[in-house]
Amino acid sequence: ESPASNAAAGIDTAAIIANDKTTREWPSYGLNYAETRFSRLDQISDDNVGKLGLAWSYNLNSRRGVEATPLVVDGVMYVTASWSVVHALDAATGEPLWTYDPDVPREWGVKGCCDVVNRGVAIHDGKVYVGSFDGYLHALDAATGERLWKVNTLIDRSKPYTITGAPRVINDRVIIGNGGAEYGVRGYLTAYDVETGKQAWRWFSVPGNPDEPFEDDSMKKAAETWDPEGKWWEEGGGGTMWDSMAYDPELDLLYVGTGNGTPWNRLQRSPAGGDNLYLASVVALDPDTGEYQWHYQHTPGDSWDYTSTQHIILADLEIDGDKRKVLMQAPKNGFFYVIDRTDGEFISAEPFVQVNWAEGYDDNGRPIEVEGARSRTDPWETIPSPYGAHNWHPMSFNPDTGLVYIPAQGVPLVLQNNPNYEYNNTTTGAPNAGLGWNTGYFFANVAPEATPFGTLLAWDPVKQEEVWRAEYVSPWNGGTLTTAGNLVFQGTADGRFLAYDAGTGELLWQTPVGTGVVAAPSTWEHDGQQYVSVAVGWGGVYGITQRATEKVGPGRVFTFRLGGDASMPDSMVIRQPSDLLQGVSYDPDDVPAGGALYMTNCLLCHGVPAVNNGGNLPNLGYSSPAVIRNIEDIVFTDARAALGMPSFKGKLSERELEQIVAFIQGSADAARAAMAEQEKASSSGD
Ligand SMILES: O=C(O)c1cc(C(=O)O)c2c(n1)C(=O)C(=O)c1cc(C(=O)O)[nH]c1-2
Ligand SMILES: [Ca+2]
Repeated sequence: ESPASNAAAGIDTAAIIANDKTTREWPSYGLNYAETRFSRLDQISDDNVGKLGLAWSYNLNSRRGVEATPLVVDGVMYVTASWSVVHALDAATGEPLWTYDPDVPREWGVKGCCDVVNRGVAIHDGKVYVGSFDGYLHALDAATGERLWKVNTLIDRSKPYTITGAPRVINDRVIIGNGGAEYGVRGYLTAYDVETGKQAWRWFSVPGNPDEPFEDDSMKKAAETWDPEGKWWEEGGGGTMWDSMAYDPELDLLYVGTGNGTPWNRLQRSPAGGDNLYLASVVALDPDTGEYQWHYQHTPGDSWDYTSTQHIILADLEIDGDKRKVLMQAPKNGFFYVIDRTDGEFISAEPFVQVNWAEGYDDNGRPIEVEGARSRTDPWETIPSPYGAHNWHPMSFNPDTGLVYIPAQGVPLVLQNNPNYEYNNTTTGAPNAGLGWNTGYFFANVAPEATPFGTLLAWDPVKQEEVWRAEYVSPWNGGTLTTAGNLVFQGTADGRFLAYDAGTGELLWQTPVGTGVVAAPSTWEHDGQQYVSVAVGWGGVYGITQRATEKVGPGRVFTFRLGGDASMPDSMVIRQPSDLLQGVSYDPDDVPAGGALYMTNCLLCHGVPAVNNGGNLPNLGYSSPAVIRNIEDIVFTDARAALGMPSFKGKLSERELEQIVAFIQGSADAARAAMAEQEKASSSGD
């Protein structure tokens, strides 16, 4: 009998709540409804973690980002890879049980801002739910992987909506949001009946067409905080709920984090200003009806892509002598928030990294903005950048240490108001505008002052201060897991998987895993044995264009246990300086114009040629000369459609492509010259 045959039959809301007493299973994205990612399992501990070894690895056949947390129930693991493919495995052995491929049309790839990723499934009563990148919610038979039903969650399939987040199940509803606010959509969250897929409710996060009635009172209230001209409606306004949710069964409140405005630049989106509710907020809804209950807005009038879709954790903390039911969040904007989850009352907010857009928060929970932090005509560096001081990579909270473990980062970027901004126009020099990105900013060609960093922060949410940290070589490290064994687990951009002492931050164990890690680990128990699993596969918005590893493997799941002795699979070297493009003739005078066109059409997928190391999409500065010889075929036909590459026929002229090629070869030549210079300097130095 297949271990999957009866799998997941007993999983429902009561079971997820009951499991939290033992945490033997990992039945939902954040482990429990409070999304703590704190496991009570302690067989693997700070005493013995040095004996952790590989139990098995499994090849996900995935070359793009893997962001899923592996769920495990009844000895079966359910994990997703890029393009929303679901894999069910025997959790103890890694043997495949079934695979479900929703067959996302590869043309949909270009509708996503941030890689064709998926963060995992939800499980309920013998069913597995996955949201596919092209906007469907699929219900699968947990035993066989057969599809039971599929519903279209999108209100308009011509718009650039995508799904990357994991659904959550509360009672008899399965809930899913979507993304798309970089291009221009109106964000909403929808609940479906777990059995039939029939829609139960939908809540929009921003007001809609001003010529039509409001969907509910929350939209009426929100509309007062947007420019009365209704200009935002051209693009949808944004506010997409593409990742975080949490649920408090006692209060019966569903919490959801909302995204940035479209376009990013408020000057262009809502010229009269305003808070633009409910962008960049946490919102409490009635999970049964979807009715709005309250909100707290972290970034009023967001103008920096400061989403609040980042991980939400619920905990009961003692603050100033009182036990408070709190909600904790570390959104992109760089502040750590503690709010009262019963009514949204602000308790505290402190920066967990350097920030330059706000000095802090007043007692009413409003940011004190720094003069000049918004939409300037001259280039200015906003810290954090739109990559966020913390992105979707899940954090975790350990009640034993009282600490939150945050994958924090800095990815410097210089912005500049785009005065020529118009919805859907292709302003040359505006990032990926040729593909429909509409941020309302240029990425200015000015070197940022800040340096990139990636840091694991252990944060005390009561004192609102750092307790310990671990520094990494690069931003964009994995989500975290913490356990009653006094451990914190995290994978890194440079392809390692690590365990720390949760109290002190001492590094206790590490292993290479062949490629960069962005996903968060999970831990679970089977036949008396504790396992730790992590899905690896470099990608996401930062990982499309750059990486911190020299070797890569395909996306994989690694599962560890004490005494595990399986052997590590091989990975391969991707690229050396000698692979830099050479021999393409070009006119150096074409380089500047080519650079602007490159920015408009190529940058956000292919990175800066020869400067970024290349991510999970090719860096064109390392193209082979044959690719450049065939470049008209690649750019003006559907030759690469199966990989998600769109045709630029009608968007670029042959002359413009020639200028882009000049920029690519010019950049490779410049990089080669710089390396030679460096070598000369270092050899004459000794
Ligand atoms: O505005 C949106 O709708 C939206 C969606 C997504 C997504 O669905 O992945 C991301 C973002 N924004 C975003 O701003 C961002 O930094 C980001 C990173 C990632 C990722 O998976 O690495 N997704 C997203
Ligand atoms: Ca966004």
